[in-house]
Amino acid sequence: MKVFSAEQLYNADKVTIEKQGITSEALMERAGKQIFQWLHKHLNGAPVPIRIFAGIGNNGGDGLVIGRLLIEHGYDVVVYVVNCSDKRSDNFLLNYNKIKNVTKNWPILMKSEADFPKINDDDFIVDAIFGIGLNRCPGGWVKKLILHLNQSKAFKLAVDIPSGLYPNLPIEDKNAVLKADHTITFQTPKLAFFLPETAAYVSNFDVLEIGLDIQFLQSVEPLAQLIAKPQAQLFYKQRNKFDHKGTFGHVLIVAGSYGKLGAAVLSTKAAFKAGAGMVTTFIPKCGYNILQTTVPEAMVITDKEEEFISDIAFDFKPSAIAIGMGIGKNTATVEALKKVFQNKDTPFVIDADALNIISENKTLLKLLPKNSVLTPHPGELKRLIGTWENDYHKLEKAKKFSEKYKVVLIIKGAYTVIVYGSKLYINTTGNPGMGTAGSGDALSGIIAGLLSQGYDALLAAVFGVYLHGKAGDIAGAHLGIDAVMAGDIINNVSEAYLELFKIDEPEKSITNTTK
Ligand SMILES: NC(=O)C1=CN([C@@H]2O[C@H](COP(=O)(O)OP(=O)(O)OC[C@H]3O[C@@H](n4cnc5c(N)ncnc54)[C@H](O)[C@@H]3O)[C@@H](O)[C@H]2O)[C@H](O)CC1
Ligand SMILES: [K+]
Repeated sequence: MKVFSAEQLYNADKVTIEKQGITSEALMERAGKQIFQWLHKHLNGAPVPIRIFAGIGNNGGDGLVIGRLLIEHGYDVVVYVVNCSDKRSDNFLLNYNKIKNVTKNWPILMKSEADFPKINDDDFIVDAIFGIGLNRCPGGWVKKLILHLNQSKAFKLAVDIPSGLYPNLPIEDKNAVLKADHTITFQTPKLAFFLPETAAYVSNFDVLEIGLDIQFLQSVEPLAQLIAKPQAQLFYKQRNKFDHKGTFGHVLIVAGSYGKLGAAVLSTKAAFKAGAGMVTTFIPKCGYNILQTTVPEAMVITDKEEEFISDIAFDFKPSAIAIGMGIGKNTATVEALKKVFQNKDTPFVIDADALNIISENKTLLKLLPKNSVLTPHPGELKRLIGTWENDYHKLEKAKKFSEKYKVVLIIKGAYTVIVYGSKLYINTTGNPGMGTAGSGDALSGIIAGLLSQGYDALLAAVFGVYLHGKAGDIAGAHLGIDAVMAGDIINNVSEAYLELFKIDEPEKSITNTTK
């Protein structure tokens, strides 16, 4: 599934109307009807008081369609028109007239705070005040109305997008955004649904296809591509009967320092679980017994130093190198890093302290092998690309960084974003249980394991993040997300692979909450 901007959706709207020979009113009817059907399925005729707040644009028009259909089906509905301006859209007006045919209770016109109704906890609110046409931050009594609705415990369903939220721009005033319990969005989720500062207003969401022209949508460059099971299935490289361990490559993991050998153990195991043919782990001397006993499948090379890495010497050609997990920032380690980057032809995963070393020695940026995969957590990212004003600014800075240094940048988060030049890929697997020590070491190992099997840098990053998140979801489902440890994620990579080709259950809403 792709994520489009408001502008692209308006264009799709136009093309659809032309190509399908329908009116924009018919398209609105289609959209409103779909939401009605969703509501009817969930409410099943329940006598719950439904209050629809409709703005004066087409989002309000959708609200009026929903109101009309609910009234026709016997629901207890009150429609309020949030009359913030007299510039009503044509389709709003058409549906404003139509609703009068099905009820004697005409929509209530709201013009100030004095018109606010009392909201009871068991009311059901439909938010159709503003959609993707929001062009300024809601102020005055409309902002107060949003606050009034937010203060109530009534269930709030947002039509297309919570009112006050821009689909692909930052929030200006947090108090002027409706906090929806559920959002039903048309055709494609909006970028705001996935970014930490804005996703909280969206809670759970469903996407309803309203039949916008597919050819047009395929012809434009989306803001982002969502990565879910259908995409991941396409990434998977089938193994052949005559493949052998040499086919799946030989990973070099460079990790660990005194007290942080666990990072090396976890990355090594994860590289194997992702399918690497062989793994050699380069560690300081003190970790030798630890590695050989915890991961007997791995080969081990030790540094001449006891407690840290000073010179990464190896006598084979790795098919991928993952470096940085728990290595610390010793000056000798900085020099070792510079030297290892001379292996320009080898795909790299660069993580943790290797990223911190680069941030503190920016000259190292020039030495980064092209197409390296960088896996910073938010703190490491800030040190690497500098601070940002909001999530959108962060994405722009990340794109510039990726373009300049020709690397794949993984921005870890609830929805991990993979940045490759100007392209964004948003992962949909994973859960808050994965915020646990060693989870990042597991990810680096998985990506290195994929690189070693011949997945290119972007594919290894995107597929690796998907598998890591899926393994975390499976672990969470078995153990409870609070109890998930990095080892559990690694142990479930196999199940994540198996799940790729299991028949799907019916689609569930995407959720931004963990309840
Ligand atoms: N292609 C589709 O996806 C379809 C979308 N539909 C629905 O249409 C809305 C977008 O409608 P639009 O009329 O363009 O904009 P809005 O309804 O979001 O409201 C804009 C309206 O309000 C004014 N306005 C904007 N910001 C403010 C503000 N802060 N304060 C006061 N007034 C404001 C603005 O000037 C406009 O007059 C989309 O979200 C869907 O719900 C179709 O129904 C189906 C096809
Ligand atoms: K809305």
